[in-house]
Amino acid sequence: MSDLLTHDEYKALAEGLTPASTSFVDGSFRAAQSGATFDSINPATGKRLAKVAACDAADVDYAVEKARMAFDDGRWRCLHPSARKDVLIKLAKLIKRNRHELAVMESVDSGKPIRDCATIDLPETINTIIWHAEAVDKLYDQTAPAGEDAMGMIVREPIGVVGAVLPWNFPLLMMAWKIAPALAAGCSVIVKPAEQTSLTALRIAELAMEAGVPRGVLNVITGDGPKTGAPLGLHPDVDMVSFTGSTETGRLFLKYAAESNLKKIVLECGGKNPAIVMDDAEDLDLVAEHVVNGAFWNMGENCSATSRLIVHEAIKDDLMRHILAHAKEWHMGDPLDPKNHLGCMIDSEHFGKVASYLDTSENGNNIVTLCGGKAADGYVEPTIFDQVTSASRLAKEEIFGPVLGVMTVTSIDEAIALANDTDYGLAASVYTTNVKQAMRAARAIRAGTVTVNCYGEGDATTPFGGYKQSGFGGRDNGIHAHDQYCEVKTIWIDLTDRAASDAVN
Ligand SMILES: NC(=O)C1=CN([C@@H]2O[C@H](COP(=O)(O)OP(=O)(O)OC[C@H]3O[C@@H](n4cnc5c(N)ncnc54)[C@H](O)[C@@H]3O)[C@@H](O)[C@H]2O)C=CC1
Ligand code: BAL
Repeated sequence: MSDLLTHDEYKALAEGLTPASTSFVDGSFRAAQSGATFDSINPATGKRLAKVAACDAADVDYAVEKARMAFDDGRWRCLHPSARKDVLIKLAKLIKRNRHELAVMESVDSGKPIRDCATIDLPETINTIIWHAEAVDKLYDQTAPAGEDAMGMIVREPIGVVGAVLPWNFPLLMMAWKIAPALAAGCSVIVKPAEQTSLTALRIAELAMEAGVPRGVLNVITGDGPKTGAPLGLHPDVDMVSFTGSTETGRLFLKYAAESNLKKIVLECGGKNPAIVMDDAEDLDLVAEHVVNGAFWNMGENCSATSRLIVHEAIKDDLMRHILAHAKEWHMGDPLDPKNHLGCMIDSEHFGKVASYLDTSENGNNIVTLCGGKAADGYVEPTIFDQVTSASRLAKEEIFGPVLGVMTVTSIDEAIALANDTDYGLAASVYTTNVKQAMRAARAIRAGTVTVNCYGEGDATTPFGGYKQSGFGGRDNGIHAHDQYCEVKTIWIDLTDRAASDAVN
């Protein structure tokens, strides 16, 4: 049964929103110490949703102090894992109970279509929290191979105070990807949402308190990158930062760690993801549907968006006919109207960046626009360019908009070489009915996720992250994510029977 409400119901919910707008630290909402604020804008209407606290280094210091206190006194990390599980399951239930409000808040804050917020972002956020909660009381540590006279234990311990620096494209879901494993492991967390999308993070922190997460364990500090994100990255008492965003900013976090306390850094950065369709692929209509979804879902504001179609020349015309038919089904407009598949770009700066890729004079001489190609008032038409060459910026740069570039090949080796001809390595898909060819491609493509005859990122059970400049230091999701919020400790115990060995001597 669909969980969608009507357009009018969503509009009424949006009118009634009263979002929190200050940081949330140690269980309380707090204005920035400087009193500074910035506007949170609904990108679809240009209207201000809230004046949000612009936190700076003083606010970061306060949040870290409180998070450290909560970690050190053990109010969360020393609970039995099943007790942490119960609280996190309660949080998931509260999110579910408040899902319509959260979906609307997410949509108006980001321009994302409500149909995705309600049917993908919210359910996936809830699933992620439940999955990590359910996992945590089923994990065993290890003992090392040892003789009778010693025991070696290899135990996981929560890493400590974690900074979670979030992007604006999936504000709720990326928050869940970070906080669910970190909280399940027993860490204290300071979330720094993207400045464009602070509102749902603050609501989740409030619901977490209601669920029983002790104060100081989940904190949210709002503000921009340089004033709020940088002091968090540079703070000597933060043990780890888990970041999702641009490769450029990810690089800065490695620098912050080197300049401060060598905190652990996990980065999930950009992508330039290929879909390879070979001449033996079956059901080209279904393949076309996947390619269109992969390219245009979330307006292409997705690190794993399909942005390069690498197609065998023998089936290209047929596939493109199906692709163009599916592309027509993607309606663009008011994000709160559940009929619409595409909302608007996150802000005017990003709109300008994406629109610049539609300028065909910039993209090489032979480029052909197969559909779309126009941008106005914050909205970018779903666009497909043919005859893209590997030297073109369309083939090289992460666009983060609904723009797909098509390249033609005559063999799987050529396709694999093109797929790997990028600084990124996040996701890829391969469509072929030849198992050997599929497996060879899946192994040869240097990407964190390769899907065969399907597309997507997987779910809470499987690790997600990138090779090359798409990632660093770890993975979101799956039990790998839990492990990365833990230190591994070795404990040796001497079991020698001294009395017996003295007697022998
Ligand atoms: N991998 C992904 O999922 C994402 C990739 N991007 C890519 O990045 C491009 C630019 O988008 P932005 O919003 O500017 O991404 P960004 O990487 O600058 O922002 C992500 C987070 O980092 C923080 N941040 C920014 N500058 C910082 C600094 N100097 N120190 C510490 N923290 C800082 C931001 O406040 C935000 O919370 C997009 O066009 C897209 O290509 C953007 C968002 C998500
Ligand atoms: N697709 C989820 C990860 C991201 O785009 O940020």
